[in-house]
Amino acid sequence: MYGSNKAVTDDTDRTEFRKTEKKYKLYYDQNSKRKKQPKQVDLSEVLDFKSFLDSYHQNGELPPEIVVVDCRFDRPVFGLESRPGFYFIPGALSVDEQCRWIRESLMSFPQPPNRTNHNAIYGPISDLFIAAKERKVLVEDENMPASSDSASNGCVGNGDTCRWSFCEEDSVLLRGKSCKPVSASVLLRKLRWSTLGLQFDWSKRNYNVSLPHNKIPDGLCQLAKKLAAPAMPVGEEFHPEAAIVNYFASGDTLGGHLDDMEADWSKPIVSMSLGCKAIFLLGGKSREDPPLAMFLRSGDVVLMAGEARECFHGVPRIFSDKENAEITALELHFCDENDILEYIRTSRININIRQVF
Ligand SMILES: O=C(O)CCC(=O)C(=O)O
Ligand SMILES: [Fe+2]
Repeated sequence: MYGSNKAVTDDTDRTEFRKTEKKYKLYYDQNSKRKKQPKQVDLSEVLDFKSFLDSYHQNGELPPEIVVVDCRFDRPVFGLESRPGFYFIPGALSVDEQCRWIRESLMSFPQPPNRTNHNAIYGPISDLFIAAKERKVLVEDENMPASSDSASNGCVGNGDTCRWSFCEEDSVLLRGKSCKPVSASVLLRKLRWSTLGLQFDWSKRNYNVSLPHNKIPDGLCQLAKKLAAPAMPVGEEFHPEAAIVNYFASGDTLGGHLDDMEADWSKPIVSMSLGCKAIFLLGGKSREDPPLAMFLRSGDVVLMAGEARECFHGVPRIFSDKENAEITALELHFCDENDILEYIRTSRININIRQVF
C-alpha cells in the first residue's frame, strides 16, 4: 500500500486511479539549476474545502457538486453529490487539539503494546521520540539469542528478551560493537505507522485480536464519537475499537486502496489530518473510475461511511515546502518544542479510527 517516489515503474498509468496518482506525485525537476526543486504540478482541479467554507460563510454559495449535509458542529459538514457517505469537515480540530494529537502520535501512540512498522525488524521499541531527542542509537546485544518470532522478540523497555536497546552513541563506539548502530532519529523519520486498540496485521491485512493491546485512549475515543455522529445511522453510537496512525514524510504516498476488514461498513472511518497539507484522492468503486482530488489540511476531518467505504482512496502527495504546507499556526504553537517543530515541518500525520465489529 505504501510507496515512495523512488518506486516509479512503467505500469504507473494502468488505471485511471494510477494516472491521477502519477499526476500529483512528487517528482523533482531534472532541469532545475537549484538542486532538488519539486516539479510544478497543475493544482487547478484539486477541490479546496477551505475556500468552499470561506465562500459559504461569505455569501452562502457553493460549487454545484458540494452540499452541506450537517450543521451540528459550529461549522458545516460538507458532502459530495456524486459520493454519498463521504463527509468533509474543514478545520474540525482547533490548533490546540491538533497539537495534542501530534504530540500523542509521536510520544505515546508508538509505545508498546501498540505495534509499528519497526516491530518486524527490532521487536517492540519504547520511547523512540525521547531517544531521538537525546540522539541515542539502537544497538543489538550480540549475547542475546535472536528470537524466531520478531513479534515477540527482544525489546527496549519490557524487560523480557531485550535484544535491541538504546544507548549513547559514544558508549557504543567505546564498546566497539561489531554490528552497526541505528540512530533513533533515523528510526523516527522511518516511522510509517502505529496501530492503536485492536492491532491490525499488515501481512495478513486483518485484525489480530490475539495480539496484546490497550483500548483506544479515552480522549481520542470521545473525540471520534463526536466527529463520527454526522455519518452514523440514526439512533446508533460509534464504538472506536482500532486506529491506524500514518506518518508521512515528503515524497511518501499512500497508494489507492479500500479499508474492507471491518465488519459493518455502515459505520464510518473517522480520519484526522495533522501537519503538512496533502492531496487526497477519492475514487469510485473501480480503479478505472477517475478519482476526485482534494486538499487535506491540518485539522481537517474526513468521514467515510456506507457507499463511500467502497470507494478507492489514497494520498499521492504531501507538501512540505513553506508556501504549500500551511502549518504556520502549528509552528507558532511548537516554537518551544524544537524536536516536534522540526518533525512536523516536513511531515504529515493521519489518525484514522474504526469500529471493527
Ligand atoms: O492519510 C489519509 O488521509 C488516509 C489514510 C487511509 O486511507 C488509511 O490509513 O486507510
Ligand atoms: Fe484508507
